[in-house]
Amino acid sequence: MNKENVRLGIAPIGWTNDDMPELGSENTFQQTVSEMALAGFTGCEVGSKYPRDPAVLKPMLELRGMEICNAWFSTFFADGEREKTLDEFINHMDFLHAMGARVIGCSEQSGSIQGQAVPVLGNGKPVFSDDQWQRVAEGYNTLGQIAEQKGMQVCLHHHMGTGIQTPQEVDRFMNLVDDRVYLLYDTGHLWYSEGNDKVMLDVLRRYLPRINHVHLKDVRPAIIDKVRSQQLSFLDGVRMGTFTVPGDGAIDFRPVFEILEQGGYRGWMVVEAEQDPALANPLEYAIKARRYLRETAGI
Ligand SMILES: O=C1C[C@@H](O)[C@H](O)[C@@H](O)C1=O
Ligand SMILES: [Co+2]
Repeated sequence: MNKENVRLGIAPIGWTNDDMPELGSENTFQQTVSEMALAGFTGCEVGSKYPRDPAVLKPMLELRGMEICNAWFSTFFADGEREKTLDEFINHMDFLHAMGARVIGCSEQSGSIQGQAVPVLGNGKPVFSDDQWQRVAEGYNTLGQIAEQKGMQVCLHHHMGTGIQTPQEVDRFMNLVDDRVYLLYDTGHLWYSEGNDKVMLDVLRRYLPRINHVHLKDVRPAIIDKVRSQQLSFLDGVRMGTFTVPGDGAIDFRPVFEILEQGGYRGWMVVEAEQDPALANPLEYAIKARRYLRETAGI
């Protein structure tokens, strides 16, 4: 891939998992960002241990040659929490803007089971009604407009256990929203949902011009099989090792990089591989991911 077009980041969730803060509770903010830089990354997303004051956070990142490229934001439009979501979004956007980020990755969390003790591969995930889809689309179109006024872009993170998980749900969402709303493409979540590289690549091809942020997550299918057969939750699976860094699991990332390159993708690619840091040392796995990107994507 062309190094001029792509920046490489990594998510702090490999050091401390904010969905299960006991995983990696021993890893401090400074250790986390130092190790990210040591592994060769120049950007990261935001974790709960990060100072939230840009005047404090910025210099600490600059010392390490790092910057913020995005931070997760939960929306609740289908549930009807429009005003609260918009208010919180503006604070979040202002923080990211002050940090120099230009992308705001959002996830529609109405009814989400991603943090609940519910089988993630069962029937418990939300399925939106027509009215809920309309509320989600209207909400995201509004977020897109607000972000645009600030010179920023909103994207939707499709996610296991949410109302926008499958390729069909991604299609429905993308067809309902206007072109100020983008897609955050996460390899691991699509593979997990569909169980193969093909569908994951089809979604990438279909929405390439509308993808403005990429999460690189690899998967361990043997663990996903256990999650299915033992009816485990999303977080049970994460603890057991559903995800790992690119190059360490089953996904062949070469076509992902080729499609992004041929489509002229410009933006961040963020290694995001939450697993138990006691089993997968975060620095070791960050270095492994960085090496794989150099060898496979030439970046
Ligand atoms: O982007 C993400 C943020 C996490 O909190 C989430 O659970 C993870 O799986 C993900 O893709
Ligand atoms: Co992700």
